[in-house]
Order: sequence, then structure tokens, then C-alpha cells
Amino acid sequence: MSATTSPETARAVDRPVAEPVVRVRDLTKRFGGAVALRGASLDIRAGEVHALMGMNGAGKSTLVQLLSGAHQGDGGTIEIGGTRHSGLTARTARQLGISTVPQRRELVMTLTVAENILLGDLPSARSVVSWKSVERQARQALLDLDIDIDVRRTAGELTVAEQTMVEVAREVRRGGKVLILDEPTACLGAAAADRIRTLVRTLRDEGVAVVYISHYIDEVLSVADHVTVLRDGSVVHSGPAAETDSAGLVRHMVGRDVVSRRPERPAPAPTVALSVRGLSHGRDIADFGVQVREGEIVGVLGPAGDAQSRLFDLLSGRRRPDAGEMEVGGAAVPFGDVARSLAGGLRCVTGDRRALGLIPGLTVDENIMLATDRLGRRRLQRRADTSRRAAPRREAYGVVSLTPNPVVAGLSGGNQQKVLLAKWLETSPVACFLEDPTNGVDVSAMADIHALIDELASRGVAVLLASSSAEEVMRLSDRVIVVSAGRVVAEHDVSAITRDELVATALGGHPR
Ligand SMILES: Nc1ncnc2c1ncn2[C@@H]1O[C@H](COP(=O)(O)OP(=O)(O)OP(=O)(O)O)[C@@H](O)[C@H]1O
Repeated sequence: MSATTSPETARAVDRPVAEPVVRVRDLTKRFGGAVALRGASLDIRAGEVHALMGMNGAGKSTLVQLLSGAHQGDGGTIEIGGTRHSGLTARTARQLGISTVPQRRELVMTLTVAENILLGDLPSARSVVSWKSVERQARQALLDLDIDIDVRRTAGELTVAEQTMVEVAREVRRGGKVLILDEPTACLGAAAADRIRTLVRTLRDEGVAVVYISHYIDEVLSVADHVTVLRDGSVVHSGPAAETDSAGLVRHMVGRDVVSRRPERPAPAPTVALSVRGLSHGRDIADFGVQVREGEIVGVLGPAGDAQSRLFDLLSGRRRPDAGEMEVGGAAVPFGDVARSLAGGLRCVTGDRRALGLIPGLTVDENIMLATDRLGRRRLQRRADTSRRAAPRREAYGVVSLTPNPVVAGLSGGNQQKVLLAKWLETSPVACFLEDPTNGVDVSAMADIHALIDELASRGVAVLLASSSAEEVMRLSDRVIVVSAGRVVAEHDVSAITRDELVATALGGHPR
């Protein structure tokens, strides 16, 4: 995508500039002795999509936490609707119309869409809830934002994109005038991400001020009216999106140009290191099979991120399939047998680092060494020993924190992702499943992680990669398989296909 102005963006640019609904002035925030935000100022306007960009740890989440009252600042003010606040509580922020849709879904998965939208505000007469009215009001809330979802469906049945849309509708119905969306398209496939961007444009046209955090530069340029870039806690750029371009944004974020080019990797060996045959599960997955050679990276591209994650749930043993066989390094590894798959050299780097990948209360170094120590049957070490052994990995994976070795929950999202990769990729794998390995990672770290994955393949490791980004699949893979309705429907050598052709087959692949 280029920096050219889309028709939707142009419409917003042509509108007269409204008065800011939120004025942030000189905001500062320290965690312990370390400064996460240093004197940040910006204006947020109704009817405008305001993107926040910056490298991992630049201070984006800290800024939105202060805006939403989750944390209080140590200096500076936030002016909302003409009133200045030196410290907002979550309650005041919400009353003033500031709503956040975090990356982690906050719906009650066992309730219906209607119940979720009206939660806490169920219409009742003499303590009896009027369910007809619940459904009618929920339907209206969705209709107002052109969202087409049946309100009687259970939240848990929805795709991740649909869940995000329901949360957005709920927040707008509750009076959200400034809506903060934290990486709403992370891990979504192309079609689902498109639906979210359409919704964002609808919100803007309805007069909502949208604060949009994203690491995807092309996406920001296509959806945002205004872009603010943070670096090391300071605002280093704030201006109309139409006046900047991809290279300019990278320079603002990183301070230099970043290039992630596909290197010359040795050709994969003829030996198959990972083989999956006849994998089937209910109606989701039907007779899926793939062979990955030593030193080969095979990308999996599917129409929906959810179907892809169901496939990787089965491959990595989080769910047991009905049928299927797997071999790693020539030896049979039963699905779901974690001990045997680890012993056989299989490593699964989950796409859900928060729930499955890391132990939030342990330090960064303990998390980095966890898998190595478990595989080596090492007893718990003194923290200083663990840190000494973790130091080269921390360096190689570029893990950055404000204090020397915090608990992993205190790291920015992208840095947590690097810890997750360091934890698994340094344990002499034979084969790896990688799910969205650069989820939440900034452009510079993304280039570093791509180089680490190249290196992994150059060492002869077989990699099966799931990524919601077609660019990433093209950049890393030797071969791409397209999966539809749980079956491989097409297979491409990446040197023989363009990115657009790949996306087209992924969206509408026909059975082979
Ligand atoms: N609760 C906390 N305790 C200690 N340090 C924290 C805490 N929250 C954030 N930090 C630190 O503040 C800095 C800014 O983090 P923040 O999460 O705002 O970055 P970010 O720009 O959102 O990054 P990312 O793109 O990785 O999500 C980081 O160095 C982070 O380690």
C-alpha cells in the first residue's frame, strides 16, 4: 500500500478542523525510577482517526492507560471537554466518554451478543428483564455502526474480528466518544482486518474520536487522519497522515531506515524433518497433511485467522485430533503428548503469549531460561545465575526494559514477544511451529526477528509458520500452503507468485 490518500481519508481531511475533545499536555509517567512517558502533548479530535505509533516500549500503552484512568500520571494534564484533569480515575474517564477496546477480548463468552452489549444496563420492568427489548436495543446498537451480526449468537462462537466489533458497539452504546483501539487487527487475516477498518471509518463518520494503536504502517496510512509517533516516551512527530509516508514514519519511529529483505538462505535439505498426515478433527480439519524439509520454512495461509489457530491448536497438542500421524526427525510423535514432542525436538511458539506462552509473575530472565532448564532438568537456579545465562539471549533477541530484570508482565507487548521467541528457539529444535511470531512487534524488532528465523532455517530447522500477514509469509517462507475448510487447497513456491496473487488465492482458494 502506498501513502496516497484513500477516498475515505480524503473526506476527513477536507472537513474543517474541529476543536480537540482531548488535549494532552506535558504528560509524564514513571514506573519506579524509570520514565515511560516524558512530557507528551497531543490533541485528539472528534470525527478523526488518530493513530499512535512507536517502537516497542515507546510509551503508547502508557499514554492510553493515563487517558483511560488505569494509571495516574506524575506530571502534566489531560483536558477533556474544556476541563483540565491532572489525574483521571477510570470511573471519571468513562463518565467523560473515554472507552478502551483492549487487545484481549473482554466479552463474557458464554453470554449472547445482545446480553454482552447490554451488560450492566439490562432493560427491566419491576425487576423482570425484558429480553425482547435487550435484543432490540442490541440490534440497534449494531445497526447504527453497520455491523451485521446475529445478536442471539453466543460471544464464544464469534470470530475474533466479530468479538472486537461487538465490544466497539457496546462501548459506543455506553456513551464512548473517544474510543481507544489497541492493535485491533493484530493476528487477523486480510478479510477480517478489512471489516475492522471499515468499522473504524464508520465510527469516524459518526463523529467518534478514534485513537488507533497499530504497528502496521500501511494500515495506519490507509485508515488514519492524524499520526502521532512516540519514541522513548516523547512525541517526536504529530501531523496529518496525508503529509507523511511509510519511510518517513519508520524514520520517526526508529531514527533510521529499516530494511527487512529476504536473504540468500541455503536450499532446504532433501530430508523431511516434519511430516503430518491425515490430520482430521470434527468438521474443522479434514485430512490435513504437510511435509517440511530440514531448513525449509513453509507458510500456512488461510482465509480466517481462527481456522488457522484451530489447526495449530491440533498440531501443537492443545487439542486432540480425531485422527492423524506426525513424525519429527523421522520418529513418530503422538499428537497431544507434550513430553514426547519436546523430547523429539518439536517446539511450538504460541500466538497467545499472554495465556499460553509466558509466566507473567516470573522475571524476564527466568522466562527466557524456562524451557532450556526444563528440558535440561535443571533445578531452580539463583536469580543471578539465571540472569548470567539469559544475558546473551536477551541481547540477541533485543529485549529492552526500563529496569534491569522486571517481571515479564511489566514489559511492553513487543518485548514480551521477543522473550517468548528467545525461550523456545534457543532449545535446539528439530522442527518448530511458529504462530504469528511478530505479533505486536515494532518494525525494527520485526526485521531482527525475521533475521533470527532465517538463521533458524539456515541451521537446518524445519519451520511451519502461521502468520496473518501475507508480507511476512512472503518474506520468510520457501513454500506456502493455502488452507481452506481445513484442507490444503493450493501450494505455491514463493518465488513464483506475487503478494497480491497469494492473498487472492488465500481468500478464495479452490480445492486442489
Ligand atoms: N506496569 C509497569 N511496570 C513497570 N514498567 C512498565 C509498566 N508498564 C510499562 N512499563 C514500561 O514502560 C515503557 C513503555 O511501555 P508501553 O507499554 O507504554 O510501550 P508501548 O509503546 O505500548 O510498547 P508495545 O508496542 O511493545 O506495546 C516500557 O519500557 C515498559 O517496560
